[in-house]
Amino acid sequence: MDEETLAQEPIAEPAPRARTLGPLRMIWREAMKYPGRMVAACVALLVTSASTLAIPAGFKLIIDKGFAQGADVDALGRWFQYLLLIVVVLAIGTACRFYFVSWLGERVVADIRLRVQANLLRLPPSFFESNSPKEISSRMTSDTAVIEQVVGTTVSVALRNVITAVGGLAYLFFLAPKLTAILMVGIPLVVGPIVFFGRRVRNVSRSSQDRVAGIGVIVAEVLGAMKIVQAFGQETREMARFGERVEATFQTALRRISLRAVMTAIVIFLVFGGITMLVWEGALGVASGAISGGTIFAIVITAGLVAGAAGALSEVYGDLLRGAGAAGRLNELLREEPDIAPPVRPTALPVPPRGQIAFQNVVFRYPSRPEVLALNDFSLTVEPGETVAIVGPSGAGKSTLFLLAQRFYDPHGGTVRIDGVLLTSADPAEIRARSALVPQDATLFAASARDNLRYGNWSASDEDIWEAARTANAEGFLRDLPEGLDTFLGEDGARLSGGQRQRIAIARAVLRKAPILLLDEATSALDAESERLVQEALDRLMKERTTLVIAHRLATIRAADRIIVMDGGRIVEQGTHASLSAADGLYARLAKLQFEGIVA
Ligand SMILES: Nc1ncnc2c1ncn2[C@@H]1O[C@H](COP(=O)(O)OP(=O)(O)OP(=O)(O)O)[C@@H](O)[C@H]1O
Repeated sequence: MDEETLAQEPIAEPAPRARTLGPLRMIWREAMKYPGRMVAACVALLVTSASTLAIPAGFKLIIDKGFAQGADVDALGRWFQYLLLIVVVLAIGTACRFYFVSWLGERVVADIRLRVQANLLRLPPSFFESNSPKEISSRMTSDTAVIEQVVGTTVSVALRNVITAVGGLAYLFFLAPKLTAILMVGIPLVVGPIVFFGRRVRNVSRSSQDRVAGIGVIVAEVLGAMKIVQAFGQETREMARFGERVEATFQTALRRISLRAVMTAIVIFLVFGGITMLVWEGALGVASGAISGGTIFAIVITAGLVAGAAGALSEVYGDLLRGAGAAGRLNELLREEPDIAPPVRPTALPVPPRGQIAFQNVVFRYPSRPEVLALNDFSLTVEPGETVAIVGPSGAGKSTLFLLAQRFYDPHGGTVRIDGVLLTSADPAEIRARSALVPQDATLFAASARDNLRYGNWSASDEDIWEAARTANAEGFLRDLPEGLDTFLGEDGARLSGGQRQRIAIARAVLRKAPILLLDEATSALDAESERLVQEALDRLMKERTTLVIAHRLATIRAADRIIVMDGGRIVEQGTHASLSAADGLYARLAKLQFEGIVA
């Protein structure tokens, strides 16, 4: 056993340990889906362990029979061939074991990732309110990496070392029962301190890593705020603050170095001291003729193997618990059931669609904020082809209407119907196919312009896409993209302006060909030209569709058939721009604030 291996760094982001190994059952079930590979891995494991143990036996033969004057040269050749054969079997077996065990590890992780993602895609938005996407994505990467480690390494290490330890001890007893009895006491004395120091060193290395990360944080902060630091003349103070961190990191590193220095001495002393004692004891046996030289050699090698196995096994349990922790967290994601599920026998929505949407006495509270009535006895029927503009102060419940119309939540009281069908008795996928959403901020995926546009309708041809782009006033800038529809959009792919992104969202909605349009107008100000292009596109889009629009633009409000004014989850006023402005109520106040200067 070498101290380098003992002081290995831990996995980057260790998952919390579980208290029991129970959650590992899930990994077992996953791995058992590949029985052929499991058998192959186990056979390879047995073969390699057995051939490892056969090596000392081979040496024993060679030393006893071969390293003597006048040895039988033919027999010597056979023994060496036997030893070489073992080495070949060990080499091939090890390669097979590595291949099959790693294959299982990677496959199990791939399957778990696929299943988790498939389940996440079924879950409603409420789930992601209480479970941050960042946290979930770390489970998908670091937790699965831990599982990969468990299946691909830990379990194999465990089984291999159990076989080696048990087989090795049996062989030792067979060779020299008395000496083995002494070894049984001696091995823990050697392995125990090594394992203990190994853990200490590892803990210190971890805190040393943390400190290095701390240095990175300060550097990033100071470099990012360089102008402020210099403008306020804080260079000396920043240098002092940085200096403290660097020195603290050095001190931690020093502790690690000292511990490792001590540990190296202990390891060398214990391992070689142990071997020396063993050989000494053996030499006495050889002198008295009780034992052969080859036997001593075999005992030393086997004892080394057993000690190594014991050391490795002492590490395994912690790793398994960590794996169980990771499996438990992933299992939670796998078992999570959506609150909104399709009914067993969903009612089909009428075909062809009419596009009517009706809220009746709807009462709704968000599960995470049960004290607030987001919708309070809300009733509204939007007739096919009608455009209803919704206005109201922030928090009035406007966006909530959209979420309920798409059945992302079910109301606590009252009903929501599309074309007369209760949403709770219909399939959410069918409900969502009836509406096209234009959100405030167009989400662009890291994909081509083409795929971004046809996100809601993958069968759309390029012709359909260009037609939608024309309707959305997006043709011009799309044609100007360096590689046309193949241009990669997304984070930094092509820098699109706010207005262009909105027009992409509109084109996407056009391609969706849905009878109901849910439009959340962007509040961010666009320049006049952009505003005109977006407005034109929206006007075309709203035509012939039932439209529910959270309105921020006066033009949209004027074009609406009806305006409803919401406050505190209910409708407080209804009418047209003219009638509501004259009424001098909430609408008139909002209009004055929001559209001041434009209204006139
Ligand atoms: N995901 C959520 N979890 C808990 N409470 C929420 C959630 N979303 C909205 N709410 C609350 O529900 C009420 C209605 O919110 P909603 O988003 O529908 O208002 P809004 O009129 O669309 O506001 P804004 O114009 O600011 O978007 C508010 O009190 C809000 O704080």
